[in-house]
Amino acid sequence: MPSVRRVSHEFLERQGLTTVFGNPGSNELPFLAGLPDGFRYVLGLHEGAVVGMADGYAQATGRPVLVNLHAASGSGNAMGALTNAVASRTPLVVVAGQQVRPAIGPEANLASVDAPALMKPLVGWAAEPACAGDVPRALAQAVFEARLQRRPTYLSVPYDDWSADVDDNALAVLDRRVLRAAVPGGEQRRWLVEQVASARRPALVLGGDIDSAGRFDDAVRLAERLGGPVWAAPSQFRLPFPNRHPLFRGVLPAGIAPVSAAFEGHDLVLVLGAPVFRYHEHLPGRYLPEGTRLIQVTEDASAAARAPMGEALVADPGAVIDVLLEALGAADRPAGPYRPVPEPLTAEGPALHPEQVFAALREEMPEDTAYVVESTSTNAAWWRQTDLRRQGSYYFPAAGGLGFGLPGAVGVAMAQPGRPVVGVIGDGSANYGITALWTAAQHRVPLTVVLLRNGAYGALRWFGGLLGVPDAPGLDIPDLDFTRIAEGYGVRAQHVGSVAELRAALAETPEHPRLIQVDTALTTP
Ligand SMILES: Cc1ncc(Cn2c(C)c(CCOP(=O)(O)OP(=O)(O)O)sc2=O)c(N)n1
Ligand SMILES: [Ca+2]
Repeated sequence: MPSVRRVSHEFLERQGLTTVFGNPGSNELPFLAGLPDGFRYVLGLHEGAVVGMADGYAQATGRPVLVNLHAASGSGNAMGALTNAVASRTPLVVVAGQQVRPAIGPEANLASVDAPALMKPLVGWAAEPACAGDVPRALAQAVFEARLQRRPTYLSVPYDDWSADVDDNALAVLDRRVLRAAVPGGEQRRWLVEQVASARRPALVLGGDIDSAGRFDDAVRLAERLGGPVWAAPSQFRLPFPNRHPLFRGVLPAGIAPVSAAFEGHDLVLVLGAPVFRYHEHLPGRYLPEGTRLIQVTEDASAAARAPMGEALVADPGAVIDVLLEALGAADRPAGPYRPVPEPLTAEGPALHPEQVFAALREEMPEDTAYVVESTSTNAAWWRQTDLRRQGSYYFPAAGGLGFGLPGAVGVAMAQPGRPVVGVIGDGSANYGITALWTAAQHRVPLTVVLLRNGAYGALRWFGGLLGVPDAPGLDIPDLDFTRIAEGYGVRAQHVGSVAELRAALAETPEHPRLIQVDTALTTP
C-alpha cells in the first residue's frame, strides 16, 4: 500500500505545487523525506521571509504555492507576512508539522496545541486531519480552498502520519479537479450591460485583482471605451492601469469623505476586482454623493458581502470586462498622450531626493522591469517619477505589513527569471525580511535591491507630526550599513553617492543578486 507521503507528493506534483518555500523543524522532516525529482525546496532563514518569498512567487506566477513551516513558533513567525498574503488574495498552501497525536494533549515539546486555531482568522481554511488516512484528502482540500478562495490555507499534520499506509480510497484524490465558472449570464449580464451603457458619466475603480488576473491591458480598452476617469482602489498593492495614462487619476484617497468627493458628478462608479473600500485614515462623511450609484464586481464573496454601500456582483472581473467590451464595442477615438514626467525634485546636502533615485530607475531600467516597493515615506515621490505601462510591474505589501518587500522581490524574480526585477526598499523595511538576501544569493537570483537609507522610520515621523506626537521615541534608525549586511549574506553590494554613480550601477545587467545603497533625504509620503 502506498504511504500518505507518496500519495501526497504525487497529488502536489499533479497540481503543479512542486516549488516548496520553507523553514524546517524536526516535525517537518518526515514530509520532506524523498521529495520526488522535479520538486525544488527554497529555504528561507525566517518564516516571515519564507512567506514573503512565496507570496511574491505566487503573485508573479498566478498559481498556488506550497509553504512548509515549523509548528507553533514557526507558524506564529509567519503571521505578519500572512496578513499581506491575505490582503493580496494570494493562494498559499501552508503545511506545518505537528507532534504525534498522543503527545499533543499532554502538550509535549513541539506540540502545536489547537494548531488550526492559531492561524484563524487569517487563513481561509485550517485543519488537522482526524487520522493519517485523511491526510491526502485534507491536503487536496487545502489546495482547492486556497485556489477557490484566493486566500492562504493551513494544514497541520502529525509527523508520523506521513509514513502511514493509505487504502485505495485515498488514491481517488489524485484525479480530482475543482473548477469554477464565473461569467455572468442571462439576466445578470443584461442588467450589468444596461447599467454601464446607460451611465452618463461613469467612473472606474480598479483593484489589484485586475493586475493579478493579467487584465491590465483589457482594463485600458474598457476605460478608453467608457471615456471616464480611472482610479486605483485604496491601499493599492498592484498597479492595475498605466499610471501616466491620460484617464488615470491615481490611487483613491483612503478616507470616506475624500472618496465620496472624488465621485462627485459621476452617476455610476464601477469597481472591478477590489473590496469597497480599504479605507485607512478615518475621515467620516457620506459614502457616496447624491445621485451616484456604485456597482462592485469581485470574485471575493466576503468582500461583496461586507461592503458598506452599493450593489455587488460576485463574478470574475476579467470576464465582466470581456462582456462589457463585447456589448459596448471598443473606443472610437484614442485617449490622447500619456502625461509627461516632471523634473525630479532635488535635496539639500549630500543625500539624494527619492525622486532623483526613481528618475534614475525610470531612465536606466528596461520598460518591462517589475518593481517590488516597500519604502513607505516615498510613495508620493514614486508615483510622481514612475511611468509603468505593463502588467505585473508593481507590488507593494497588501496589508501594509513590512517584511514583504525584500522577500517578495526574491519571489517575483524567481518566478520570472527573464524579467528584470528591482526591490525598492527602505532602510527600516529591509530589516523585517533581511534574511531573504541569503536565499537570493544561494539561488543566484538576478535581482537588484535599491536600498533607500534615510536613517529613520520616515513615514512614522510624518504620522507623528500629523497625530501631534512630533517627538515620539523609536523613529530613528542610524548607523545601518546594508552594504556590509548584504555581503554577510553573500550578496554583492555597493554604496552610491550621486545620481551619476547610481545610474552607472543600474546600467549594469546583474547576473546575481546585488544591493545598491543610497542615502536619501527624508520626505513626506
Ligand atoms: C511588520 C510591521 N511593523 C511595523 C510597521 C509600522 N511601520 C513602520 C515601522 C514604518 C517605517 C518604515 O521605514 P522605511 O525606512 O522602510 O521607509 P520610510 O523611511 O520611507 O518610511 S511604516 C509603518 O507602517 C509595519 N507597517 N509593519
Ligand atoms: Ca527609512
